[in-house]
Amino acid sequence: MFRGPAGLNGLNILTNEVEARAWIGEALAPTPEQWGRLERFAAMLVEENTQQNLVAASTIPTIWARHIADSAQLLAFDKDGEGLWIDLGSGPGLPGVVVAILSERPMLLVESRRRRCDFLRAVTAELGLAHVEVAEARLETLDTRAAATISARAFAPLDRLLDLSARFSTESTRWLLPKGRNAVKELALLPPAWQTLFHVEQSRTDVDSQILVGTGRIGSKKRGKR
Ligand SMILES: C[S@@+](CC[C@H](N)C(=O)[O-])C[C@H]1O[C@@H](n2cnc3c(N)ncnc32)[C@H](O)[C@@H]1O
Repeated sequence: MFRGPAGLNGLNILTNEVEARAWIGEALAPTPEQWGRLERFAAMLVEENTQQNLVAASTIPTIWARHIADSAQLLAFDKDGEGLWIDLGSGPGLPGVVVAILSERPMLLVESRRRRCDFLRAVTAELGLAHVEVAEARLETLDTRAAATISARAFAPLDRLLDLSARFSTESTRWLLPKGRNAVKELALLPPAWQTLFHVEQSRTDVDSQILVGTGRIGSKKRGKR
């Protein structure tokens, strides 16, 4: 069914809205209620994007491929996960809100900008996502909590992202970090003890993009220890 170009490991890339929706249906089998919430979230995002700059306007015509499926694909790397999922720099809820629609995982959306948090609160209220908490704060000021999963899309360079979020990680934390074209380069710049936690997965939505998937605790960089 999916005829897009082949990426890493021969994985076919989703190239249009029809394929993006079909892949979500096939891989994640949303219930009718979840489909409805995805549709409503997409509509709210399009509407709010006329009020504040949430996603590039050029990506709106392909919102299902570029944002909804791009976010949803992270769940496929954490199928059996449970416990707190923290989404760093969530912006309009990408990937956090999409994941929260498709799973029961308790979700903490960390976002420092008030208007974006207003949107996140409006979305979670409208969609009835009681398992989602919005933290309107800079990550640096947030109380430490153990995260079962940490995601971050377009949040910060990898080294800084890990520095800022290390204290939320445990030996079993799952890291899901879409990193675009620079995934391999950014990984190579990490201290060796951190590099070993990660491997590279092909993004379903962009032949040139990759996702860093990892498991484990990020320890002190200075001591070079895990
Ligand atoms: C480029 S946007 C990406 C948003 C979303 N993850 C996406 O992929 O569309 C980065 C977001 O991180 C937020 N942010 C940046 N630094 C932050 C920090 N230290 N703590 C919390 N949020 C932060 C910004 O306000 C912004 O909404």
